[in-house]
Amino acid sequence: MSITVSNLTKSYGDFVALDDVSVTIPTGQLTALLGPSGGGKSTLLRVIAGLDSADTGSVSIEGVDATKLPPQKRNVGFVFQHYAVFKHMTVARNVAFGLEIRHRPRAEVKQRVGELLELVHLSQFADRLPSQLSGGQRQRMALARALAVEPTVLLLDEPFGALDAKVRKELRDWLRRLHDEVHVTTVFVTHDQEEALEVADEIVVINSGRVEQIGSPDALYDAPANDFVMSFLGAVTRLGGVLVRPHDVAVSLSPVSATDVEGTISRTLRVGFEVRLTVLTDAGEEVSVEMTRTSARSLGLEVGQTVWLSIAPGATTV
Ligand SMILES: Nc1ncnc2c1ncn2[C@@H]1O[C@H](COP(=O)(O)OP(=O)(O)OP(=O)(O)O)[C@@H](O)[C@H]1O
Repeated sequence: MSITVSNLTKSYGDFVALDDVSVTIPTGQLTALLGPSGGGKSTLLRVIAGLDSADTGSVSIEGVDATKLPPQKRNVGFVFQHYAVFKHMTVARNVAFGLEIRHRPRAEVKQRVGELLELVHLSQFADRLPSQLSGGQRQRMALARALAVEPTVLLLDEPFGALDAKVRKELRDWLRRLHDEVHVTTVFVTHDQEEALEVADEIVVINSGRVEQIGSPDALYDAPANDFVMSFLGAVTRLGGVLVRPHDVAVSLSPVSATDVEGTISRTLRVGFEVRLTVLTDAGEEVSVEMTRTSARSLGLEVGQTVWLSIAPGATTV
């Protein structure tokens, strides 16, 4: 096991940022730390990196107790959202930096930088200055720089956070492919559940300084441990007091079973291929329903209509 964090606690004054956190991060995998803002993700990453120390608990990296080691002795590479680049140095020199301060032979540095720039698809920009790159290209340069010294662990704190949606998506796909090529144990912080579900092998859900659940994207989505995890990983609504995903609510024009809940459509909204309904039940619940446009059309659903709702068989509920 690559990174083992045991019983970490960290407070800032009265505020508890990490509350007895224990996590094992497997070697060679891409792990997401996912959770709402202020939940403690960055604090955990900084403690793993050695940039911050915990009040109690321990961190071990590849079997070595790293709790008291300074960052430079942990063999970790990191990339943050607002990455500090050397503005006056070319892309190639930025990537070479870590190798040069370690006094590696010049020929080796040249070869390694060439390989890394190829890996991040920036070979043709080797001689540019960072200011002449796009935001996405700059983050790829940052990743190449972090990978240059062959870290055991790569730590990324919202590496794509400041970029626009389209570039984020491209970099996400790219990070996944890069990881499939180099297999370095990678931990990245995100508050974007789609990013975590799409990219990660394993997700650690963190909220209010505690680990809510650890598992694969499928496990978390299909078997959330609690309300928080279920709501954080996608849209939810309540039907008969049960938490369910809006696309798992079935709509009929007449009651199918005795447990069906009667209600009136109070709102319909079309978003692309999808139709979102709000149904006000006789019990006073406002239920959100999502269905394809085709299904909505075949039922002829309109505002004011009476419908019967049920939870689709096999649906995830909490
Ligand atoms: N140096 C500090 N002094 C006081 N409080 C801090 C300090 N650093 C972090 N905190 C607090 O600890 C909590 C956890 O912060 P952290 O940055 O780990 O959260 P996060 O989950 O990464 O959130 P975000 O996604 O917004 O970065 C926050 O409430 C924050 O205000």
